[in-house]
Amino acid sequence: MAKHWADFQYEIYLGGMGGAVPRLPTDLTRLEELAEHRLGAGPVGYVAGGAGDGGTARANRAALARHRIVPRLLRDVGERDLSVEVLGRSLPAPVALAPVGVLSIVHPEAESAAARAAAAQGVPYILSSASSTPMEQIAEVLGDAERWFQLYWAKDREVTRSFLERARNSGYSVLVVTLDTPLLGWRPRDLERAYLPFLHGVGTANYFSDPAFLAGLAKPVHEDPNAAVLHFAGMFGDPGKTWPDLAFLREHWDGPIVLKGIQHPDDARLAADAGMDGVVVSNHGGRQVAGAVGAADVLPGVVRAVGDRLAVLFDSGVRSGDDVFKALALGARAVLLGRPYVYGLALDGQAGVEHVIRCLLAELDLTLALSGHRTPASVGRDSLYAGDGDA
Ligand SMILES: Cc1cc2nc3c(=O)[nH]c(=O)nc-3n(C[C@H](O)[C@H](O)[C@H](O)COP(=O)(O)O)c2cc1C
Ligand SMILES: CC(C)CC(=O)C(=O)O
Repeated sequence: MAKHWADFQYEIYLGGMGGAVPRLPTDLTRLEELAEHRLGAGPVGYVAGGAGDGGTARANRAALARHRIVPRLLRDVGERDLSVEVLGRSLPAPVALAPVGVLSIVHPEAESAAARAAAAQGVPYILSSASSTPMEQIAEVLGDAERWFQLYWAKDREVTRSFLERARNSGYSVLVVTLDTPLLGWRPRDLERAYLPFLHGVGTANYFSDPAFLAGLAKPVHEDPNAAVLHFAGMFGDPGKTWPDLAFLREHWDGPIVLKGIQHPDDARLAADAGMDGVVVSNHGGRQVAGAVGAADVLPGVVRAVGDRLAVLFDSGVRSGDDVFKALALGARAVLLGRPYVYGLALDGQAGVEHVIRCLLAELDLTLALSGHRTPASVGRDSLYAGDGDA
């Protein structure tokens, strides 16, 4: 019998009868406000902020909110199974933790605490290239759990080659290549405070421990840290890359490769033609292009274009179990959870991240059951209101 994530609600109620109330909210949209009181203005602005006036991040929420679920009844939902097959692996639920760099700005245990939480709950953890902790250390923390690595595709080919080799040697199996950040987006909240984590030495751990990166510096990092940070800022992304360059990654990575940041069906087709295994439909949580379309609005087009060739994952704006349900209904195989787990980490370390994962999956389990579904696979476009008065 598969685990019923919904049972978490009775743990909370029974804990309440014993006098223990949940330490964090169970409505994950409330976490940001709490984190705001806990974190300094710089870190909270960096995490919560978006490109331009924040309109793309709002469009992400609106694109999901516009869809409404149409529940079905009397369909025997007593035994449910949230597990899904993604990229040749079986996941206990259609959710993974999105790659988020620089986590030491919100909690001293940073990626280690987030990785421990993901491993404890069995959901994949995607380690960012821009983590505060080197990838080898997080690989040890993850142990037998799924190890996925997110690559910022550096300008310097040797650094990319070295990152891939280190990731492979430390047991990462899935490579997630983020394509929407060859340059940092225009982020007024950070610009107004002149706040950028890298300038505080955060997010460079993988680079400052990399022989190929260090070979490009005129002086060792400790002798001229500012020059090292500037070198990092100038090379972590590469706006000069084009589709044929993907052949280099395919050649140097044996396992599945997933391209993150895809928003156009033609780009999804190019990904499939280049021998990729999956895409993440994402606009980086509205942090890159101001004025962009809500990510959920472009999901169905990408699924139509490549759903039969690639695993289509989704992120940007997911805050609840019903948001996950809607992404599944629009054709995603699984979703990545972003900011909510960062706020959970900020507020209560590993326990906070576990709380966020368990709330999200309990709510998803209940949304499935109460809408008449036993598995993610049974959810489809007909689970959403079509807008014509007929469900
Ligand atoms: C503080 C922060 C740092 C991030 N760092 C990375 C990163 O290093 N690599 C990456 O691919 N995406 C990064 N992202 C984007 C997330 O992977 C994900 O696409 C985004 O958070 C989804 O939007 P949401 O948080 O609104 O749901 C970051 C997002 C945030 C909020
Ligand atoms: C630019 C990165 C290194 C971090 C990131 O992806 C982000 O802040 O959105």
